[in-house]
Amino acid sequence: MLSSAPMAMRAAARRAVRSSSSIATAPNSNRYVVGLNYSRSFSSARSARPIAHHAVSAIASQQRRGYAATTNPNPPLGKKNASNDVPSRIGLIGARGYTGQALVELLNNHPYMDLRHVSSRELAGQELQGYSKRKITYENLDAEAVLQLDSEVDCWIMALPNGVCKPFVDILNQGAKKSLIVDLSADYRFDDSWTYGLPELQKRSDICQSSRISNPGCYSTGSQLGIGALLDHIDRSKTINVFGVSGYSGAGTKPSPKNDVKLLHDNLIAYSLTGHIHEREVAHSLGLGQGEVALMPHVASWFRGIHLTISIPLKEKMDSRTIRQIYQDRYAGEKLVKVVGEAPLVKDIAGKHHVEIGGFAVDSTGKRVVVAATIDNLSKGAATQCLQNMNLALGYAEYEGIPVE
Ligand SMILES: NC(=O)C1=CN([C@@H]2O[C@H](COP(=O)(O)OP(=O)(O)OC[C@H]3O[C@@H](n4cnc5c(N)ncnc54)[C@H](OP(=O)(O)O)[C@@H]3O)[C@@H](O)[C@H]2O)C=CC1
Ligand SMILES: CC(=O)N[C@@H](CCC(=O)OP(=O)(O)O)C(=O)O
Repeated sequence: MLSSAPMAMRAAARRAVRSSSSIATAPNSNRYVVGLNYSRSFSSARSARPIAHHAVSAIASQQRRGYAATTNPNPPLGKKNASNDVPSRIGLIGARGYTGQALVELLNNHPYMDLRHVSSRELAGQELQGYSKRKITYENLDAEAVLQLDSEVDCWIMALPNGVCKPFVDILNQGAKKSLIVDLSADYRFDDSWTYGLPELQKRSDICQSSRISNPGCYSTGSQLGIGALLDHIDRSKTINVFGVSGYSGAGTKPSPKNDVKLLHDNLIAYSLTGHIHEREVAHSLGLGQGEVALMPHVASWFRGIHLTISIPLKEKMDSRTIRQIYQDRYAGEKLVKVVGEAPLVKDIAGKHHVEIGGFAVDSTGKRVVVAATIDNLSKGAATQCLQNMNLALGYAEYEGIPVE
C-alpha cells in the first residue's frame, strides 16, 4: 500500500519540481524543438558525445554535402527530473476504455503513482481488476463529484471520447486547487493555454511546469516522430503523404464499423481520407501549414499497433544513409524512439512502449524519401505517453514505470 503524504509535503514537492525544472532548452522561442535550428558543427557534436564508428562515414558524407551533424537538441531528462519521491494521488476518468485499462496496468507498476478513483458509468459499483496496490471500486463521477474529490487528488487523467471532457475541465478550472490534468482526447490539442505533451519534440521544461497537458493522438505521435527529424530538409512546396493503418483498438470500445471484428476479417477499411483531425494536428504541431501534410487513415483486423508509411519531399538531393543518420542523431538518447534500418513491422510493436522508425528509401530523383514508422496506439500513442507526461509534470524520472527495452 502507498502511504499518503500531507498536503503541505505534496505542495512542497510540486514547488521543488517547478523550481528545479530550469532544464537547458534550445535558445529560441518556438514551441517545438524539432529541426536543425540547434545543429552543431561536426567538431562540437563530437565533443558533446562519442560518435560510433559506423556513423563516421555517414557524417563524412554529410560534410561532403554540407550538412552539419546534429545532436538531440531536447534530450530526455531521465533522473534529472526526479525531484519528487512523494506518491501522487491519481483519478482516472474513463477507466473502462482501452486507454483507461492500459493506464491502470502502467499505474499499477509505477512506484509513485497511487490510483485513488476510477470512473465508469457502466462499471460503477464493481471492483477494479488489475490493480493490486489498493482496493478500488468504480464510481460514476460527474463533474461536480470530481470537484468534490479534487482536494484528495494530485492528477486527473481524462480518458474520455472527444467532446466529453469540457465540463470536467471547466469545473476544475474554477476550483482553488490546480491539480494536474492530462487529457487523452483531441479537445485541447489546439488550445494554447494547454501544453501539448510530445516530449521528444517539444520543450520538456514546458511539460514539467504545466498543469494542463494535452496528450497527442496516436497517428499524430507516430507521424510527427517520423517527420520531425527531417523538418529542415522538406520541400515545403510539396505535400508530405502519410498512409496509416491502425489496429481496431484505435476506435475505442463503442461499437462501430471501425471495430467490427467480422467486418474487418480479411479486410481493410479506409476512413476520413481527407480532413482527419490528426492531419491538422501533425501540421499544426510541426509548424507546417494546412495542406502540407495529407494523412490517409485505415483500420485493419489486428487489435493494437499502427503502421505509417510516410513520403517526404526533399528540397535537396539526399541519400538514404545520410537521412538515417539524421534520425539517429536527432533521437539520440530517446528511450521511446528507435531508429532501425528496415521498415519496422507492426506486429513487433504491439505491447511495446516505443516508436520504431526505419525504411529510409530514397527514390531515383534523390529528392523523395519514404520512411516507415510503427507505434502501439494504446502505449506511446496514448497511455505510455500520458505516463511520460505525468512523470515530467509531477517530478519523477521521465521513464519511471515505463518498461523501456
Ligand atoms: N484508442 C486509442 O488507440 C487512442 C485513443 N485516444 C483517445 O483517448 C480517449 C479514450 O479512448 P479509448 O480508451 O479508446 O475510448 P473507449 O471508448 O475505449 O473508452 C471511453 C471511456 O469513456 C467513458 N465514457 C464514454 N462516454 C462517456 C460520457 N459521455 N461521459 C463519461 N464517460 C464516458 C467510457 O466508460 P463508461 O461508458 O462506462 O462511462 C470509457 O471508460 C479518446 O478521446 C480517444 O480519442 C488517443 C490515442 C489513442
Ligand atoms: C482506428 C481509429 O478509429 N482510430 C482513431 C484514432 C484514435 C485517436 O488517437 O483519436 P484522438 O485524436 O481522438 O485521440 C481515429 O481515427 O479517430
